Amino acid sequence: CYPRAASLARRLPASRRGLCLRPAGHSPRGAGTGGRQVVGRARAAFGSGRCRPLEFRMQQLKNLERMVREKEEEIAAALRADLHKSGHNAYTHEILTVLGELALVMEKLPSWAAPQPVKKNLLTMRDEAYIYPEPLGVVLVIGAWNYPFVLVMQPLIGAIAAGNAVVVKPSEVSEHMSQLIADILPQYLDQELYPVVTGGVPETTELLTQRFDHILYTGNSAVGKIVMAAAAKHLTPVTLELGGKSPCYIDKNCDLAVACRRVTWGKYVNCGQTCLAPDYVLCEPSIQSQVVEYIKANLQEFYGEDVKKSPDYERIINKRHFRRIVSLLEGQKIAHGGETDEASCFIAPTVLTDVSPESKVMEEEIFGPVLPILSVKGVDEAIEFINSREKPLALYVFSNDKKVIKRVISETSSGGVTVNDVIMHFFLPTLPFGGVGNSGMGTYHGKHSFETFSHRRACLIKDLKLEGLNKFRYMPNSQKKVDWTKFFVLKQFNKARLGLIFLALLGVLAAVVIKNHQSVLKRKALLIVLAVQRLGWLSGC
Ligand SMILES: NC(=O)c1ccc[n+]([C@@H]2O[C@H](COP(=O)([O-])OP(=O)(O)OC[C@H]3O[C@@H](n4cnc5c(N)ncnc54)[C@H](O)[C@@H]3O)[C@@H](O)[C@H]2O)c1
Ligand SMILES: CC(C)=CCC/C(C)=C/CC/C(C)=C/C=O
Repeated sequence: CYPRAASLARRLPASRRGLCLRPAGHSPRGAGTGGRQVVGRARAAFGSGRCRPLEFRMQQLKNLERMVREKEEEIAAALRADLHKSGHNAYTHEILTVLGELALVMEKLPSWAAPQPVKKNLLTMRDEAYIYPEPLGVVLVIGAWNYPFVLVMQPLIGAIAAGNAVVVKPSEVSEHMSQLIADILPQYLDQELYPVVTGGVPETTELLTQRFDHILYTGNSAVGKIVMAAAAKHLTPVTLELGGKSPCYIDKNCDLAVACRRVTWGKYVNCGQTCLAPDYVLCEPSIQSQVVEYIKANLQEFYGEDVKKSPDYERIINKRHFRRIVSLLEGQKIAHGGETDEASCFIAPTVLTDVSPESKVMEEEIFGPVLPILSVKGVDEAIEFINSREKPLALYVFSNDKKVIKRVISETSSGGVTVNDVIMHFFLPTLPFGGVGNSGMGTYHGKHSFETFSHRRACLIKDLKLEGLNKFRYMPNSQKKVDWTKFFVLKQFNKARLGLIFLALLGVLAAVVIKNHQSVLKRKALLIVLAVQRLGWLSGC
């Protein structure tokens, strides 16, 4: 939409402009051109076992880090061409997020990937029991256009870390970034394990007919349903990172100046095209005009007198979205902004007041620089309003009153919450990032990504000794055996009992040493100890 992006696109050779369902780095005459071949090749590469060792995963992540650092300028150029993003914004909004995730994952991966011992019970106290995180297989990552680098790279990092092969499908809507990813990823990563597929709906549709072991999709809820239906045919689990209308309640008991500054940032960053942007504000009528005045002042401070000239203000991704957002302004009371320019996909930061809950702008996610303010009588009505709609991806509440905060959190539901700020929960990787209900399912970021792309395999390692202890579970059954089973199954560890067991085990050890491997005696000693314990348990000690 942005003229410079269009001219850049025109300058691309036809082969690079065209959409293609083949892995980047492979000739179309190579092993195949369809989704089946791409996935088949990735599956064969996964089957070779080479992406399982930790050293391999770490090396690929290091290569990815090198790619981000070496291709910083190209990444920024693609973001400028797709979204009119400034170099500074490209760095802080996208490149830094990816570098931060890479640094965290590379530091923590050895501990995440290690087998995790688990608590044992009486039945298994002699055994080894642990959870072994293993890769799922071939994963599909489908990205969205609004943060086109982060939304592909962040899931990719988690999927590589977990040891998977990954088919990467960037959004065709951010065409420059899509092509850049297809060009540079194969220069740094194993080409068979991590193919990039470019293309639009037909290519994604074909890709979705293939069997994957997990799909992480980012985008709108309507397509989320298509992805989930396609995945269901193969019983493929999905993570759906969707959107929705994230509400922002501003309580009158709060520092309005600070609250509005934070809301202004989160609403208009990336020209409102942020999944976590506060979609609308709920507040009491008595503070509405103050909210508007503060937002106006902040906009002037952030973007200057003429926002069109600000290097930090992005543009709407394309004419389709431009027209969609402009249509939401019809019949609304514009308290600020409202200027538009279709040729450059410019929509000024806009504030709407006294918005009706039934209006069009309140029907769908805005995903643009338009902020409706709706009146509520107080926190009760705000909660009621939020609960009358689909569960959002994020929820924001600004208040000095801890009771108000507690009520909003406990009486509503959303993917995530940030209190007295917006968006920032996205940047704490220890928090799982994802939606709930209509805003999605599953989570990622940091260790949560690793877990999403891993199977937590239950491992119990026994030996073939002390078979006599298993008598109670073999047929023929009897009341005595039932009692023993009851004892083994229902018995819970507590500190006192643990002490008793420890003493008993010491006794067994002593018996073993004394009788020097007389296995019959050893078994009897253990049975005596267990019987003593059982007596203790039955008597409640
Ligand atoms: N939860 C999150 O992390 C997150 C992040 C960014 C965006 N979003 C949400 O995404 C939405 C905006 O993204 P979008 O949907 O416009 O992105 P989009 O148009 O880029 O679509 C996303 C992907 O889906 C594919 N796709 C589109 N139609 C398809 C179809 N019919 N069948 C199969 N695949 C298809 C596209 O090729 C693309 O790769 C907003 O709702 C936003 O809130 C969510
Ligand atoms: C914290 C700083 C300096 C910048 C944040 C930029 C930002 C709003 C990123 C959004 C992340 C993201 C992928 C949102 C999804 O749509």
